[in-house]
Amino acid sequence: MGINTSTLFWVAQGTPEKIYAVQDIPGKGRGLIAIKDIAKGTRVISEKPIITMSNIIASIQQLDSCILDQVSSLSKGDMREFLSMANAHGGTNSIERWHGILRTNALPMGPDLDAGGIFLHACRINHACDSNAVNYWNENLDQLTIHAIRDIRKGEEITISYLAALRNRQARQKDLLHNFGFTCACQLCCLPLGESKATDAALDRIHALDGIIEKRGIQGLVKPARKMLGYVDEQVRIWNNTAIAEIGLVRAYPDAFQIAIANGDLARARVFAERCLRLYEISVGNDSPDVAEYRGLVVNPATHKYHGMSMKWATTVDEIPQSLDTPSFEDWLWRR
Ligand SMILES: C[S@@+](CC[C@H](N)C(=O)[O-])C[C@H]1O[C@@H](n2cnc3c(N)ncnc32)[C@H](O)[C@@H]1O
Repeated sequence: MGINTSTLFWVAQGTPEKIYAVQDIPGKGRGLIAIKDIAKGTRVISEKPIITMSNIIASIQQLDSCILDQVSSLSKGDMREFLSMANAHGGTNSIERWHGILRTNALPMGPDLDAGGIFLHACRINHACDSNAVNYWNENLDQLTIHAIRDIRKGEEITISYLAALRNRQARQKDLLHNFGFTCACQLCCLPLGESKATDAALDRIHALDGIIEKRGIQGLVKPARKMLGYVDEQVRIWNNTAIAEIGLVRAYPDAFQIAIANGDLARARVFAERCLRLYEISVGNDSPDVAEYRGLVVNPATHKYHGMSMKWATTVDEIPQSLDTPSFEDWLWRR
């Protein structure tokens, strides 16, 4: 393509220094490498899409004409970058190949994440099941952001997860091969057999609990509330025993908040909201709608729409215990 990719450096918007480079990575095509130590919580990328595709498209004809319109309107430079992106789905003509590039690279965006976008920088990020960064559509900025969720050392690859949920190894490998055409060799996928079995059992249990929580829906927040809080407690304890807790806790704590607030328990809701806030500040940033929401909920959890569905656990925010040691505080928090 005429570009020496190993010397192509990007600077995150609003970040004063270069923190990553796009490089060829053996066996993966191109990818992003940290060229400085990157601290957990750092915004690595913030960018607008060059192509946007709605997931709700009426017909193949409409899809084709949408792809054709957008790809043919790209600048020469953007077109060159787009055509050099990975395509795990092949195609026998231009439209099919462009469609393949979109399916391989598009990242979720839009108010309800009901669209996919092509981003010049973010779409170069390779997958790892134990990823060290996360992608997020920031509605306030109208941009996609990538945040480091762990400290990333200089020279380390920056990775995100392409998977909707972290299932066991076999399920992950099947999904990645089918949708993205590669076999993952991340640290989680390459664990020795014994450790891999233990991790799979933990992920299977988390997945099974997710299924129960989802099935009960909103009514499950109040009945059987105690059981539901117990399920989330179990998920959090499992995540905290893994090296990838950041990935799971950001899903589990909002569930715990909802159960507490739906039952009128303002004390526990505030503690859960504080934990959600800390996790979101790291993974999506201070300027995100999620951080703004949890900031408000920490101050006044009762503003949440589920407050008062039941008042059977009614407490005030002043009832948060102040002098318990950590294990006793956790016992109180989770109503063990
Ligand atoms: C969104 S693109 C990522 C950037 C891509 N490597 C490139 O060169 O433009 C997704 C594609 O990258 C490759 N890829 C991503 N993660 C990988 C991994 N962990 N191992 C091997 N290939 C990977 C696969 O070809 C996949 O279809």
